[in-house]
Amino acid sequence: MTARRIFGVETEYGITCAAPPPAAGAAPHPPVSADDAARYLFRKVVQWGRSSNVFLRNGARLYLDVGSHPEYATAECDDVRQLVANDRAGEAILDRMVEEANALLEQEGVAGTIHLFKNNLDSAGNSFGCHENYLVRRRRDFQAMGDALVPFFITRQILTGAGHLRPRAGGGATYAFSQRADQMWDAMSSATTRSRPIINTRDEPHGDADLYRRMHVIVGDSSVAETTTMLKVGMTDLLLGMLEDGVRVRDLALAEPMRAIREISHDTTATLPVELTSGRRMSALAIQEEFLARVTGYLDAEGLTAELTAVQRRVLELWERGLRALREQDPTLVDTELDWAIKGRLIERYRARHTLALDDPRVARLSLAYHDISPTRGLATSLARRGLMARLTTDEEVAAAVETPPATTRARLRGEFVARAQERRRDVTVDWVHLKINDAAQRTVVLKDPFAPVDERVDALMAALQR
Ligand SMILES: Nc1ncnc2c1ncn2[C@@H]1O[C@H](COP(=O)(O)OP(=O)(O)OP(=O)(O)O)[C@@H](O)[C@H]1O
Ligand SMILES: [Mg+2]
Repeated sequence: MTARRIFGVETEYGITCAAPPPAAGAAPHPPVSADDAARYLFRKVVQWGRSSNVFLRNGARLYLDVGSHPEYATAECDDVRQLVANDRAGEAILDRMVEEANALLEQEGVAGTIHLFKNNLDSAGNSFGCHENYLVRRRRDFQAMGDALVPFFITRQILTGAGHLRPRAGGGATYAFSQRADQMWDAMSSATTRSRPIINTRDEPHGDADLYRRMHVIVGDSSVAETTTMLKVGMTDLLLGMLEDGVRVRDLALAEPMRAIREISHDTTATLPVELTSGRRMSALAIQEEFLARVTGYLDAEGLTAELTAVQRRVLELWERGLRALREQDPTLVDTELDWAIKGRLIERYRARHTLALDDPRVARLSLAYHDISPTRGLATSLARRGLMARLTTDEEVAAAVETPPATTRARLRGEFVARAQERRRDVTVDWVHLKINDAAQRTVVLKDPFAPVDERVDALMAALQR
């Protein structure tokens, strides 16, 4: 069997508060800033959690960082489908908060509707992220894995980019693969937000540091379609499995990664060549075809193909079909599964119906509505209902992930601890590795193994909460 792995996805959301048009002859409504909107959004959380940085009973972390972008970090998952359900649970939780905040605005007589967007750029051009976390085993040389990972992450956007309406210098607009590509600076770095590394090597494993590393990937676009999240995480997981097994991919390193990431995003044919350190020139499409061939070749050679899970098979099939769609220039092959193609189709249909240029503000509004998480104001729910956006999970799975933590990882212990503390109204402090009761005894349990869903020490801690 391919090795078990821990995954988590952190998503920062864009927030706006749109004012309705003023009544005839009346002055415009005073604007509500993104900061104020975020404060409305978190008012209830701060009331019960006494902080805008909390862990929830489903094991996830919800917080408001500087820059007023609400962030939801899923609990540790050990399966891609479970991860997608937990990521969608984050949207559901935030959507409920949006509805409550909008009700508050109305009660207080403030004109405006809060919207949250699962995208990566706000109207001022500020970028915010969607970070993927992968547990990797420490026994291998991590920097050597970077030779493979950097070209992989830079070219992956031709499949998993969210689609970006990009203003062109001098007027007009073009469609690009990724919202995030233009914002990335260094290929691999331990610096944080000032320069935007593709893989953040800050060594913070949230687990036993002798055994594990947490690979923190900050280059991806946020994904709306569940199948795009599935592919993004699933293909990375399969590649990591091969690299952890010691297989090296040295011959695909890019000569100028940061230039390549932009050029690849802007070329929606995916066929323009970029330069490799070997002097060879290859297109993003050819590089991805090579990665897919190496991964499937490895799985076959190791006899692992027959043991792949249903989702892993679906990942490999979509990876292949996504590349074929580009090779044949036929986006209809993936236009219910990959964000750039789903959104591209939506935009093209709308433009044709109303004869609009790509830089028309109505097209920009449609494009933004694709990312609005509201099931009523956003487009994803109705696209899915009409069969225009595929699903991986069911509504029941997502609803369950709102209430309960993943049952197979450390998250279960955290979620149950948080739930019990809330029921008993006890003061506790929690993070990814610690569970602590804030009383005279200050009992704390350190959870170093993210794979372990049961722990006797936590049973004792839970019993202490009952008293
Ligand atoms: N050992 C682990 N391996 C992989 N992922 C993990 C591990 N432990 C926790 N995670 C996941 O990592 C993510 C951490 O989210 P969090 O937002 O706290 O990230 P951070 O990088 O530590 O902090 P910040 O966003 O404040 O910089 C979560 O999605 C969580 O499920
Ligand atoms: Mg985070």
